[in-house]
Amino acid sequence: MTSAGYGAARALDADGPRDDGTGALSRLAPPARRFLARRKGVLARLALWSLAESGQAFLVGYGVARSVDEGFLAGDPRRGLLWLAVALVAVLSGAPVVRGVFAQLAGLTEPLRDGLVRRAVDRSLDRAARGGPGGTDRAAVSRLTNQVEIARDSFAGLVLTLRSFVFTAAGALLGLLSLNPALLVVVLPPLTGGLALFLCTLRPMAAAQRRALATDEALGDHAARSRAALRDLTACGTGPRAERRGADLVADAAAQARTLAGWATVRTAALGVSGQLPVLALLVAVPWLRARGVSAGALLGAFTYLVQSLLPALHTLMTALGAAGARLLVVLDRVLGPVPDAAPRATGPSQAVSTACHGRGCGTGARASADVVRPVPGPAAPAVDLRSVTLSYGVRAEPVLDALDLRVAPGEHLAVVGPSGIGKSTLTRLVAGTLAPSRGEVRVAGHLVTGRAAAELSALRVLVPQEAYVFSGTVGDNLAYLRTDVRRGELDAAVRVLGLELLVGRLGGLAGPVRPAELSPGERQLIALARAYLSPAPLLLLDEATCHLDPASEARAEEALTARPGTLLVVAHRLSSAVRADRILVLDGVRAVCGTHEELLGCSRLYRDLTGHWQAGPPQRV
Ligand SMILES: Nc1ncnc2c1ncn2[C@@H]1O[C@H](COP(=O)(O)OP(=O)(O)OP(=O)(O)O)[C@@H](O)[C@H]1O
Repeated sequence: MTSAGYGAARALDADGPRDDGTGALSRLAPPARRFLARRKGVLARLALWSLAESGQAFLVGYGVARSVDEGFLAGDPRRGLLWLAVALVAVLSGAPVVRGVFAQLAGLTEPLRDGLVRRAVDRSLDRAARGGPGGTDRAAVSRLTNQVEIARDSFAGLVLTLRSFVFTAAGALLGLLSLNPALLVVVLPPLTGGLALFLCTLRPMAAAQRRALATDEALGDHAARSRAALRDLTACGTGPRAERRGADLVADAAAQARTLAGWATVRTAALGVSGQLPVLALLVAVPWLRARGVSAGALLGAFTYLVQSLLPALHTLMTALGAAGARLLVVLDRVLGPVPDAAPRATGPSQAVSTACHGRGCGTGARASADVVRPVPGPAAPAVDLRSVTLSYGVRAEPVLDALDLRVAPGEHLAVVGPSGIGKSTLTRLVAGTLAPSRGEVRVAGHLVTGRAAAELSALRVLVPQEAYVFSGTVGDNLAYLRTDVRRGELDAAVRVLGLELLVGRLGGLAGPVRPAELSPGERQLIALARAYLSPAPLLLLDEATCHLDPASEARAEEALTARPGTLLVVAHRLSSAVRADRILVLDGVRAVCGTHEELLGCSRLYRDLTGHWQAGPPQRV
C-alpha cells in the first residue's frame, strides 16, 4: 500500500475494530434480530411462498424419475408423458412464486433502507454538533447514497438467495430421499464439503471488502478536503503534493479492487469444484447405486435434482454470500457500528509534559525524543509533536529538514533560530499543517495535522507570518476575525496589553476603518498579533511576525502572547526574542539542537555565532 493510502486506511481503521467479519457479525447480530423480530408477518408470508418453491423443486425430479420408471421403461409412454407434464407444470409455476416472493421482499428491504438513512443522518448531525465545523463527516455522503443502496441491494439479494437455497435444497433433498436414501450418501459429502470450503473464504473476503470501502471513503474525503482548500493549496504551492496524494489514493482503490477480484476468483474456483463434484460422484457411483437397487428413473431424477435445482441454488447462494453478504456486513457495520472518533476540537492549555530535548545540556531532537511515550489526543498530549519529520521541496531535492523529532509541552514558549534559508518557515508551516512532510508525522495537541481541513486546523493553531494580513473593515472586525464571539472588554484588554492604544486611537477606535495600504508593516503586524492573541486556538506560531516592530514593542507583544494561556512557537530574529523563550531550537542544516539559552551557549557553536552576530548590532537579524 502506498504511504498515503496507508495513512488513509489507518485513519479509517481508527473508526473501530473491524479487521475481520467476526467483530462486525457479533455487533450486528442483536439489531438484526430485533429488525427481523418486528417483521414476523412478512417473514411468515415469505416462508409460505418459499414452501411453494420447495414443492416445485421436489416435483421436478420426482416427475422425471416416475416418468422413466413407471412410464417409458415400463412400456407406458402415456403415463411417462403425464409425469413429465407434472414436472413441466412444476417448472412453469416458478414465475408466480417468484412474483409472490418479490412482493413480500419489499416489506423487508424498504424498512432497512429507511432505518439506515435515518441512522446515517443522525450520526452525521451528531458528529457535526460535537465537533463543530471540524466535526463535519464527509464520509456521510458516501454512507447516505452509495453505501445505503449497496446495503439494500445486497440485503435483497441475500434474502432471495438464502431463502431460495434453503427451500429448494429441502425440496430436492427430500426428493432424493424419497427416490432412494443411497443417493444422499453419494451427493451430500461433496455438496457440503464444497459449501464448507467456500465458507472459509468469507472472512478474508469481508476484510478485503472493508478495506475497499475504507479506501473509497478516504478518496472521497481527500477530494472534499482538496476542493475546500484549493486556494490554500495554490497559495502554498502544495497542489502537486495533494495531487500525488490523490493519485496514491486512486492507486490504492485500484489495488483494493484487484484484491477483491482475486478473492472472487478463488470463490469461483471453489464454486466450480463444489458445483461439479456431486454430478461426477453420482456418475462414478452408478454401478454401486444400481447394486443397491436404485432404478434408472431414480438416477435420472437425482441428476435432475442436482442439475435443475440443487446446484443452481448452491451457485447463487455462494455468489450472493461471497459478494453481497460480505458487502452487506461491511456496509452495515460502517453505518450502524461504533461511532468514529470525533474530529479534533481546540484543546486548552494543560499541564506541561516532558519535551523532546528538555533537561540539562543540548540534544538533537532525534536523540532526545527517543524516550517519549506514544501521543494520545487529549489534555496530556504535547502541544507540538514532530516524529522523524523529513521535508524536501522536490523529489530529488536535498531535504530541508531530515528526521527531525521535536516535542513542545503545552504552555511552553519555544524560539526557533537558525541562519537564513535553513528551514524555520518550513518548520512553522509543517506545524501549521499547511505543508505536508515528505516523511514522518506532525501532531498538534495530539492530532495529526497533515491533510486536515482549514476549519479544523484553525481550531488547533494560529500562524502569523512575517507579512501580516489585515483587511478593509473596522479595527474591531480585524481584531475579532478569529473569534467572532469576543466581548468588548476582551478587545479592549488585547489592545492594551499588546500596545495598540495609540494606533487604535488614531484609527478612530474599534469602530474606526482599517485601510491596509495606509498602515505601516509594523502596524499591520500589531493588528495581526492582537488578532492571534484573541484567537481560541491553543497554539500560536509566529514566523518573524514581529520583525517590523521596534525591540520594545516586540518585547511587549511577546510577553503578552507568552502570558496568554497556550503554547507559543516563535521564529526569532533577535537575541532578546530567543532569550525570552523557555527553550530554543537551533536549526543547523539537517541537524537540530535544542536547549536553554545558557545550555546552547555552551554546546552549540552555531548558536554562539548567531548570538555574536545579533550582538554585533543592527540590523540584529539572522
Ligand atoms: N515553496 C518552496 N519551493 C522550493 N523550495 C523552497 C520553498 N520554500 C522554501 N524553499 C527552500 O527551502 C529552504 C528553507 O526555506 P525557509 O523559508 O523555510 O527558510 P527560513 O529559515 O525560514 O529562511 P529565512 O530566515 O530567510 O526566512 C530554502 O532553501 C528555500 O529556498
